[in-house]
Amino acid sequence: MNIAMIGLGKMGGNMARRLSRGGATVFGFDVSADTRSQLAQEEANFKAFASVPELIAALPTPRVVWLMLPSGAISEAAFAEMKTLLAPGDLIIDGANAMYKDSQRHGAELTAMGLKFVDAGVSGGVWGLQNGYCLMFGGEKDAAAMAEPFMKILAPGADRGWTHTGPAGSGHYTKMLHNGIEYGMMQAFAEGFAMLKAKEEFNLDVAAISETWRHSSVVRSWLLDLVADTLQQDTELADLNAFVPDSGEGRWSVLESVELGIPAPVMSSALYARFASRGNDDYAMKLLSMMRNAFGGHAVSKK
Ligand SMILES: O=C(CO)[C@H](O)[C@H](O)COP(=O)(O)O
Repeated sequence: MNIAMIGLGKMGGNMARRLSRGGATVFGFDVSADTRSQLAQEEANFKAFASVPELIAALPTPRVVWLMLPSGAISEAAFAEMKTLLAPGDLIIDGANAMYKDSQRHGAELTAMGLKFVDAGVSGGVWGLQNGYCLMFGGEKDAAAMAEPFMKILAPGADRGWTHTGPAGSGHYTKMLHNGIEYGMMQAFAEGFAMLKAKEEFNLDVAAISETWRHSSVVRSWLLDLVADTLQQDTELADLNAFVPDSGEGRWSVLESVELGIPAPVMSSALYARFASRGNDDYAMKLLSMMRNAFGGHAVSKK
């Protein structure tokens, strides 16, 4: 079983490790020569290549190529290169957190060329190597069947933690909403623990509470496990800035809710909380403060 892994970062690198430990021969490329050679030293079934054309020339046909790159321009460039290097019957799996409409487009373009395409949503983060990855993938039946043996190695078990969701685009659509749900759950934990911590009257031990909730509580979950681990180390979080980036899937979930006309107040307020964390509501809040002052003479806090 042979597979190419293009992009050996936090996700792609560990997926290459899990695939090679699971019996696949992994042909790997990353822009970082150090990353490539480290993997080649660590993994017996991993072959490193200094360029994508060299890798594709060495990969037995029909080829299976997994792209694990940032979505957007970098992934688009990789698709363009693959179109020049691959032959009919070869399969591209895109594991990026890509916009599902881009994946529908890729599916149509590649199918027209006789290539196969699978869009794979991958969850599991840095723990995936150890615990397996949760996989939701779209694509035509023959493409999905070609991808399946590799999904079974990557998943937590051959019979669980993966599903073929439907046609091209449906894997990334499913992953988008998985991450939209993730935003809401994270925001709820963050708000709840902020209020527990703020109640000076009770001087609550948030680390102990998070640990307690892990056992049989209705809100027990992996995210809560991560909260408990964090608070065990440090309840104050004084070294951190209250600044939370986002990579796209939360925004796309909210845009989709507008397109569908399905209210998604939890996902949207979780997304807006991240925007606010970057100071993006500062101007609005200053203007609001001035209006309050103008109509009621209320005090304005000045720098
Ligand atoms: O896919 C993931 C987990 O399932 C990513 O870790 C997650 O998408 C990070 O997204 P964001 O930067 O928007 O918080």
